Amino acid sequence: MKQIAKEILHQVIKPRNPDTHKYNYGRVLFIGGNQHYGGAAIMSAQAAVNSGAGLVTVACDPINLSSLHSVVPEAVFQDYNDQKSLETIFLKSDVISIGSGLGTEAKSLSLLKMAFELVDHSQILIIDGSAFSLLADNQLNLPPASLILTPHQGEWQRYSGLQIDDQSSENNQKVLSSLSHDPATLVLKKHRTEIYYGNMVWQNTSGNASMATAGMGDTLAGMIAGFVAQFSNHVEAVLAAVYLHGSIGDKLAQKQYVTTPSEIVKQISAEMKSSSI
Ligand SMILES: NC(=O)C1=CN([C@@H]2O[C@H](COP(=O)(O)OP(=O)(O)OC[C@H]3O[C@@H](n4cnc5c(N)ncnc54)[C@H](O)[C@@H]3O)[C@@H](O)[C@H]2O)[C@@H](O)CC1
Ligand SMILES: Nc1ncnc2c1ncn2[C@@H]1O[C@H](COP(=O)(O)OP(=O)(O)O)[C@@H](O)[C@H]1O
Ligand SMILES: [Mg+2]
Repeated sequence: MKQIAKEILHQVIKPRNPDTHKYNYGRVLFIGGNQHYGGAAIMSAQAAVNSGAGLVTVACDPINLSSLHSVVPEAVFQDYNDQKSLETIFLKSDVISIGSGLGTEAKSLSLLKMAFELVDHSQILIIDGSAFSLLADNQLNLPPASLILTPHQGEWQRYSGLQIDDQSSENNQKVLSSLSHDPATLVLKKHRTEIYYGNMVWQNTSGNASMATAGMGDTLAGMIAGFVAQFSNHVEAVLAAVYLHGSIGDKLAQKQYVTTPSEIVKQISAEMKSSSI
């Protein structure tokens, strides 16, 4: 298992070409944020915007509209009940992240099915949060796309059938390779998060217990979305996002006991700047 170190940030985050515009940095769509979990979609969107995604749209329950815009006015709102408009935005997106705050009701399942039907090879699909409960309870095959799965150990247990004590590298690799035709990236979140792709396994070296705060994973999903939307090697982009998320938490934890997602998000751009030099 390889250790992820700081160098990954310099490897991935490069100065921007001056002659570019927002559509060079990716269109990201989040599908999630039901009536209870609007905060999850908002935290993801905030993280993606601050990680540099060119255009971020959030498809969520309309109850979240004003809070979304008050926290992250850069994000475009889409009512997830308006299927026609959602499909149009979906087809234009480079990266779709589904599951953070999606919930497990009938609507959540129909959105997951829609995403699996519409997504194609040219798109990156991030699967997070509630999507794993839906996958565990319903017979759905993962679709042909560049897939990035971001479960915590409890969600992976539910979906993979592997008890946490049995989540060894070998077992995780075996299950992951059986889930999809093309190799998927697995970000198995825990104290020392592991990333799997094909026969490669990396272990994160950043992050700490001050980050054990609700919304921290929704924030990571947003950072991953922002990174894969703009940096071309998507596996390296995932490694960089995971490392940066933890290292910002480590810096903050030098001076505080608890780290919140909002504080992580505020530091992303400055940390990216110093890594790009
Ligand atoms: N403000 C919000 O809107 C928030 C919404 N959230 C959303 O809430 C939904 C449910 O997420 P939950 O994470 O509560 O999922 P679950 O309730 O499905 O999973 C939590 C269970 O997994 C177990 N577990 C085992 N290993 C774990 C690990 N390493 N990290 C965390 N739990 C572990 C826990 O003990 C617990 O029993 C998701 O869609 C998520 O995105 C959460 O992110 C919290 C914040
Ligand atoms: N003790 C810890 N050490 C390092 N990282 C942690 C710790 N606790 C939580 N994290 C990180 O916080 C995130 C939690 O993700 P998740 O459980 O999905 O949160 P949520 O669903 O509430 O947003 C993961 O990236 C995880 O690695
Ligand atoms: Mg989560």
